[in-house]
Amino acid sequence: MEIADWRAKIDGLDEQIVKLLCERAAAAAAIGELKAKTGGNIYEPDREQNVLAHVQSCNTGELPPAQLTVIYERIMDVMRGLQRRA
Ligand SMILES: O=C(O)C(=O)C[C@]1(C(=O)O)C=C[C@@H](O)C=C1
Repeated sequence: MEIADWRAKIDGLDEQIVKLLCERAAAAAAIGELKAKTGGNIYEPDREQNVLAHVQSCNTGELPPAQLTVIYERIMDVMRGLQRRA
């Protein structure tokens, strides 16, 4: 494949990634609303460690583990921000 073909593939993958990130954000927002009602903490470090372990178990090997952790730490940071704004 040429660069243009790989870029078209990346565009298609990005469409799926953004759709899934939006679904994840909606789930995190729903959790945030429940926490607001029950007085739960937005930041749950134990759960975040479980999420990080789970995504490592899904890694098929193309992403270095440390980089996958960086990506997910950032995602969860954004999710916490959404929960604080709700
Ligand atoms: O599971 C939760 O309690 C959430 O609020 C979701 C989530 C996440 O994005 O996965 C976000 C913030 C918490 O610190 C832990 C996990």
